[in-house]
Amino acid sequence: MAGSKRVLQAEGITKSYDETEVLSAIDLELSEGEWLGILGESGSGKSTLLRILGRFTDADAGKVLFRKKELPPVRNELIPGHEAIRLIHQEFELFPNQTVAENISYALRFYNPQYRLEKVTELLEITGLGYVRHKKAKLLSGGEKQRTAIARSLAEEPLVLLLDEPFAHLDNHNRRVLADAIELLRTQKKTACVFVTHEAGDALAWSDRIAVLRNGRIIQIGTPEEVYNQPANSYVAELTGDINWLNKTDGKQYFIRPEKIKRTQFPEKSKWHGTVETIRFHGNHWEIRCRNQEGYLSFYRNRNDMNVGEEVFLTYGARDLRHIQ
Ligand SMILES: Nc1ncnc2c1ncn2[C@@H]1O[C@H](COP(=O)(O)OP(=O)(O)OP(=O)(O)O)[C@@H](O)[C@H]1O
Repeated sequence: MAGSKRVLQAEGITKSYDETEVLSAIDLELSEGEWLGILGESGSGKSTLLRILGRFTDADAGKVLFRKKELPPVRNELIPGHEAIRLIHQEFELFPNQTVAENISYALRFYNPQYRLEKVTELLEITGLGYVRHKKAKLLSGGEKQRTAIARSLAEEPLVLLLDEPFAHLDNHNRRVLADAIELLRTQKKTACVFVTHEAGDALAWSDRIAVLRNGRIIQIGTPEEVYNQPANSYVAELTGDINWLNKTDGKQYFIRPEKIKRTQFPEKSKWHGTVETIRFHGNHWEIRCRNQEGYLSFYRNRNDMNVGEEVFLTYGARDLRHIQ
């Protein structure tokens, strides 16, 4: 976010476990109110990076700065973590024998009882947890635990929230409930956030910027549109969405997203033609996969008006055909 104040910064973060480097010279910046998504496959180092940013783990090299001030090593502190930075782990760390309401209320322990009660009621409403308010945390489902942990963080109103796979464990309904709570954090509370995910859709939908992590290295940072439309390499292109590779004679690697391909009735206007091989329903669109002697091409239709074996003529805008540098 150009012009806004930097709240968190990582410089040259490097970390090894058992002599295997899991993070290599990571540089990151987070501005006030910004949402930075770390997108990477399982084992790419996402959780380790989050723990280092939240000061639960020391890096082997590099530093973390909060509002331009370098944070001391974790091992020098009695209680790990920074009071303005909240990490929500995949394991959630709730008090197992306390109820949902008590877990949330704990975050407000320094406020007066009336305010605590009102705030807890509001947060239970926001996160859709009213029906389990008196249930002990140890008896909750994974998704309920997740939302309780998020409600507790909302109560704390941290400056920086670190979320580890916030949408994991959630069904569609609860994803939406959580999405509303997150929207509130983003728009009203202006909380800055680093969240990690292996789901490209979540990274694209919730990030102001995305950092793509692969084998402990950031291989691209950019807005969701940049990362999706101008991926740095074929790995990022395939990680962020469905893709067709096209052979051209100039030796460059070209790709096109399926949603950019249109069917045409006019063979003379087509740029590719072949026969329909499979038709798959995805709820909000059909995916049509076609084949010719050069290879495959997939495109989407919003109605099911094609048949397997049918000959199709396809076209696309010249600027939708991208090449990887
Ligand atoms: N405490 C540890 N001791 C030894 N190795 C570890 C430790 N924590 C993580 N690792 C290893 O470091 C690598 C990165 O792990 P990390 O949990 O950061 O990845 P991730 O991208 O968050 O994965 P996932 O999406 O599966 O949670 C993995 O190979 C993991 O096995």
